[in-house]
Amino acid sequence: MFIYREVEIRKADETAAQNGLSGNALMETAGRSLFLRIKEILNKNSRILILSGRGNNGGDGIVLARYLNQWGYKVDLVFPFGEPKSDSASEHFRYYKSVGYSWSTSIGDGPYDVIIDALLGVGTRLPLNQSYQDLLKWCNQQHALKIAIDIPTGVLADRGEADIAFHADYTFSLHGFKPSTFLLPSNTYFGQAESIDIGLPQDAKWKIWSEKNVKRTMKKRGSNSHKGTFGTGLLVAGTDEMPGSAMLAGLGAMKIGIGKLVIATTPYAASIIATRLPEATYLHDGLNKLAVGTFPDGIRAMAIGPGLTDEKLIDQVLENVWEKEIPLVIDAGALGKREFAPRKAPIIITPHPGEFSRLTGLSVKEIEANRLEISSQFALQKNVIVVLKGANTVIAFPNGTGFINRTGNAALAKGGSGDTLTGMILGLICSESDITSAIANAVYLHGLCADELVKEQNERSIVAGDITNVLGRVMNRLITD
Ligand SMILES: NC(=O)C1=CN([C@@H]2O[C@H](COP(=O)(O)OP(=O)(O)OC[C@H]3O[C@@H](n4cnc5c(N)ncnc54)[C@H](OP(=O)(O)O)[C@@H]3O)[C@@H](O)[C@H]2O)[C@@H](O)CC1
Ligand SMILES: Nc1ncnc2c1ncn2[C@@H]1O[C@H](COP(=O)(O)OP(=O)(O)O)[C@@H](O)[C@H]1O
Ligand SMILES: [K+]
Repeated sequence: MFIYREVEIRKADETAAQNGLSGNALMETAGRSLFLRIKEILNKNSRILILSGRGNNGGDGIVLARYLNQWGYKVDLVFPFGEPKSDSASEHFRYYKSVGYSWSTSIGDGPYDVIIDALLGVGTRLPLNQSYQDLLKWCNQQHALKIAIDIPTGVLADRGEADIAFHADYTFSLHGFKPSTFLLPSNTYFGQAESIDIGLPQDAKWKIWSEKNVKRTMKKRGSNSHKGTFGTGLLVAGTDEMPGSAMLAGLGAMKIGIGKLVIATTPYAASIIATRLPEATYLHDGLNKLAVGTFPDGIRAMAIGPGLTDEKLIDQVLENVWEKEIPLVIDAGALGKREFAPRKAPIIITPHPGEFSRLTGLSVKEIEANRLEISSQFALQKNVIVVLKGANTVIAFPNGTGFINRTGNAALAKGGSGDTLTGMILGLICSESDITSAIANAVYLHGLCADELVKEQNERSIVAGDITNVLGRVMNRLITD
């Protein structure tokens, strides 16, 4: 499942045209594919209103209207802002009329059971003028099933800003998702978002990390494997005041399959954690020791930050480990503003939007409206892997590619769930060979555990410690060969 920005969609259209697939043919395919999907949720007796704009989004509405007419549905095709003006839409409109189907420039007497928004698509520019806003307000007041083509009118394709917008129950996006499907506040207008294949080759820098990807990249362990096979991780976390952060991260790392785990923490925190996590070993006064240059042998990957507050010591530790050729996960207390000097091994940062706001100097609102692009730019500029947390967590790589994760729910909106994720990422980058899929799988599984938990208990009652309780069950379903 791919995600396309406006320029990439225009490029796909251009490439299609160069390969003999005209805009007209593409619109035919789009309209037909939409019809085949939409008829699954329509009732034959429903009164359907299709609102078509003057561009190609409106053209998709025209082709859809033709198929619905042909199959005997009761459909009103309306052009509230005038007849089509794009070439392909105009051509399809001429053909539509030549078949003898009806159309209008004003909405008939309702009530309609279904309203299909084919007003504006990726060509949208905001703000909308008053007549668009009035029409969308009217649509949103109707007790009808609301379906948007490509994107709901009133949102942009690439960014999260929204005007008064069509409040869709379903949005069927052509060729692939548009970024605004995953951004705020636009995200709230899409309803159930689905991608509709229109027969073009898929080629985008961004995609959704799916169950299929997890199954392909996570395999059963070899029968001859031993603890050394899955590596030793160093977790620098936890203080006397926040021992739980180290415990939760430690559970994340161990329950996802790390070979061995060393937790650098305070003696008091260690004494508490050891009762629940006797499998780990401990570096007492770990932060102080690492700051003066002590470093345990045989470490394959390191994570630092959960429950830490002493910025001076953290900076010293980071300076000491910067030259070590092991992947480094930087989270929470270790996520102060820093320069990220070039480093041979990967750096993974795991900010929530508040932390990312401090790192970038941008407001949380700006970040949420453009979380793909901003994390991608940051990854590129600083040569780090960004895991920008929150609903629709973004994983951005320095080469400009990235994933969106769709698992997880509001049960995770609780202290400690980020610590668990940091541990899970440490666990997988230590025990799996491909760091790209290791990070994406950790994020996917973290969210999936929350999705599993809400099947049994209310999201309010779920705590971070519950996540790793179901991790084994969830992985059993996904890792089959
Ligand atoms: N490969 C694919 O995925 C395929 C995609 N396809 C479809 O094409 C769609 C993109 O079509 P598109 O480029 O014609 O743009 P679209 O969104 O219809 O709008 C442009 C029109 O809207 C107008 N307009 C803009 N903002 C406005 C405002 N605020 N207020 C008022 N007017 C405003 C603008 O007017 P202008 O500013 O130019 O005067 C222009 O006339 C895409 O979303 C998908 O549905 C398929 O057909 C086949 C393959
Ligand atoms: N509404 C939500 N939907 C999906 N995931 C969520 C939601 N809220 C929080 N999460 C996830 O929970 C975790 C919270 O991390 P963070 O904010 O760092 O919390 P903590 O304070 O526990 O460290 C992240 O992985 C985030 O993606
Ligand atoms: K639309």
